[in-house]
Amino acid sequence: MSKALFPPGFIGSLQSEPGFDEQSFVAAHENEASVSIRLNPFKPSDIKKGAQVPWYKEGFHLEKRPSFTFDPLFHAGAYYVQEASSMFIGHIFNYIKPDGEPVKVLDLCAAPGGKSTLLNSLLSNTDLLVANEIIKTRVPILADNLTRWGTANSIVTNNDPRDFTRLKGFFDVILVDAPCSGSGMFRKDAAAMDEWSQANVVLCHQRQQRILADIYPALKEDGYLIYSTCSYSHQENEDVVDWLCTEFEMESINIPVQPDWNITVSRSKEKAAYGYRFYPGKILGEGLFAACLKKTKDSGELSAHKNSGQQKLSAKEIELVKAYINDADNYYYLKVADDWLAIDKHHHESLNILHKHLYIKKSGVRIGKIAGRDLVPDHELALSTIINKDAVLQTPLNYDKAIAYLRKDNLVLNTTEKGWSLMTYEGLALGWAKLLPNRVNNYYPKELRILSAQPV
Ligand SMILES: C[S@@+](CC[C@H](N)C(=O)[O-])C[C@H]1O[C@@H](n2cnc3c(N)ncnc32)[C@H](O)[C@@H]1O
Repeated sequence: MSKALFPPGFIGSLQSEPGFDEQSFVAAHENEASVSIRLNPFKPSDIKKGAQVPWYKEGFHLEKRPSFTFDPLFHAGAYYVQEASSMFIGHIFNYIKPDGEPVKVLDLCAAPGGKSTLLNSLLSNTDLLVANEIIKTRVPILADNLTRWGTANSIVTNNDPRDFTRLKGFFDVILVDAPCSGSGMFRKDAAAMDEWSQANVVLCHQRQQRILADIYPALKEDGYLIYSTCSYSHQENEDVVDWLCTEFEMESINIPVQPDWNITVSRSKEKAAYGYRFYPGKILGEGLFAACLKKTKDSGELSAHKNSGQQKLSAKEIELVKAYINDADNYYYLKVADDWLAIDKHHHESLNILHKHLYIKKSGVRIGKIAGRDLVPDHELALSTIINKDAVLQTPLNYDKAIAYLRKDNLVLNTTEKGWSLMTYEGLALGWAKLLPNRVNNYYPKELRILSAQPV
């Protein structure tokens, strides 16, 4: 892309930004965005990977963009396609996460779920991730990506940041990956260029302040706020961090970075708060700004909550459901409408509290419905890391059969088994099918099926 193709005033606006180098930046925009993936630590596989992302050990660059749609391992949740700069949020989290103590983490602006699956990878079962998305139509993709990731310690909500204000001091870590003017995504999304203007930068700055002011009370004293944008404009970055340090009880955290990573470390004008800038041309990845702050004063306590009481659940049904779960006693089971869900038992109380204030769209893993004496298993159970694989049939598929399954085509399988079976590819589950005496019913969810033609 030549300099002239950037939005009017854009390159000029960057001249005074810390670490900006016009020549390497413009040259980098003549190439396509780099491609990288981040592996799911809970679903090991034999994926071919390229060079490691310097700041995140599970991140790998790929030489060219394969067709992810036609890779069954992608649908199985073995990896997430994420540009490399974003993985720096994982580096920050690794640095601030207290050793051993369970943490509650909120990803406030979460869809489609890149940073939620990143944070989830760094959590253990006793830690909780709440992934929130304000826009209703963007919630399903967030939920689907967390379903693919497979863990039973996350909750998806669909709320405005102001709805979290009442959850005083609830979270140990909050990530605000804020909506922004999007200049860091110009290589990935040409439409972002048409929308860029200095006036929009100002509007974004104001919206970012609103979001942060709304969410601030929900952070615990000594808790951490990670703030990020994919904009290069200081108004959306260092100025926002300065405002946070001025208006709120927050102090900047210096995150260690290696000089050869080529990340630009910036300091804000008023408070010299640390910021981390990623410029294509200097690093292999897209544009990103990130900062980390610690809250130094309490905002008051969450008012005491009466426990909403245990649901009356049939012991017989619980036993049936538990048979499908590994280490079944580690989970709390609940029934929502006719669906059975399992969430790590440490999060039972949190779930009750969140339920009072937020619209919960997904909690833990949906196991399925009970029909008579059988379980009709849910797709979430198939993709989960908590399923007891010994309790179910498994049908390994070769590549062509796996693609046919993911297309929701009729499958012809050479098997005499009968009943619900996991369809697997290279050891990882893709979903369910029901094996009948003379046919196979393909239960891959219709809304997830592959619709496009296979590239030749
Ligand atoms: C940069 S994107 C998030 C990307 C995501 N964190 C990831 O890594 O996949 C910003 C998100 O903020 C949401 N958003 C837009 N306006 C918002 C608002 N006023 N408050 C909170 N979130 C908002 C958008 O819908 C979008 O999903």
